Amino acid sequence: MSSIINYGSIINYEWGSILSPLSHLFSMKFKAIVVDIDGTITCENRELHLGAVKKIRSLKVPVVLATGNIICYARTASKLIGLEGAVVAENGGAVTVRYDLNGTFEESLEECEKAFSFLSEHFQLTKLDPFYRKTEIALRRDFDLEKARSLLETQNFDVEMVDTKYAVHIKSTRVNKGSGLRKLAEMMGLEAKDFVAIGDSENDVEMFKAAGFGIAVANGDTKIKEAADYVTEASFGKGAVEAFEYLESKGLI
Ligand SMILES: O=C(O)COP(=O)(O)O
Ligand SMILES: [Mg+2]
Repeated sequence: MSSIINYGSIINYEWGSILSPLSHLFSMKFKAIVVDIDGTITCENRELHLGAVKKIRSLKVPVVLATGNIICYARTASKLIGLEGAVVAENGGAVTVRYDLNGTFEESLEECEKAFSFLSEHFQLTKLDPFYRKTEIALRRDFDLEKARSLLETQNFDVEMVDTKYAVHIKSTRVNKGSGLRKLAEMMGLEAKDFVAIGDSENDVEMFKAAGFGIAVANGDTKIKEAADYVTEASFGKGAVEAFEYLESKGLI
């Protein structure tokens, strides 16, 4: 009898030691979600994906938006989705935590303007929303990006160019969606690691690195898929719905 009990306890002990690292993973819960806008909760034609919106409204954890787009775009999207106004905009340059509070803006436009003037000597460039964009420069995607990147490397600007598939951004190397998420998380009394990040392109990579878990939608570019912990089978807004359902089914939120 006692040998059976002993045997059982050995098995339990062994299972316990085998399972403990895994059970730690399975019991891990994230406190919030940060989701990219364009290419992630939109349809292929860039309309807001209503299935993704409906799913976001049903979630039990706070959802914040992170975009390369301008702050008024992000806050309006947040309002219309039914969220609280916590957003990272301009690829981390602009952050707001609530509608009734002013945003914080990085002092990073000047360096971007210098790089823009330099690149304008070589390309015909068109700025997007320059009146509203306060911390970086977004350009229409109608010039040779690789050539522009190599030209920029010959100079000493602390800027880089990211392609979101909707615009090319000239942004400070200090600023990205990861730094923006850290700032926003602090304003919310959380840490960036408490967040799951969902996104579709290279401007989301730093946000994936800062967050606790990263999910790329199937239409994502190679860089974001490489940085992801999980890649959905579906694309665009349908992929975002799949990502939220995956998190729920695994007990991660
Ligand atoms: O404004 C863009 O370039 C795209 O923004 P996104 O980060 O929401 O995909
Ligand atoms: Mg995107």
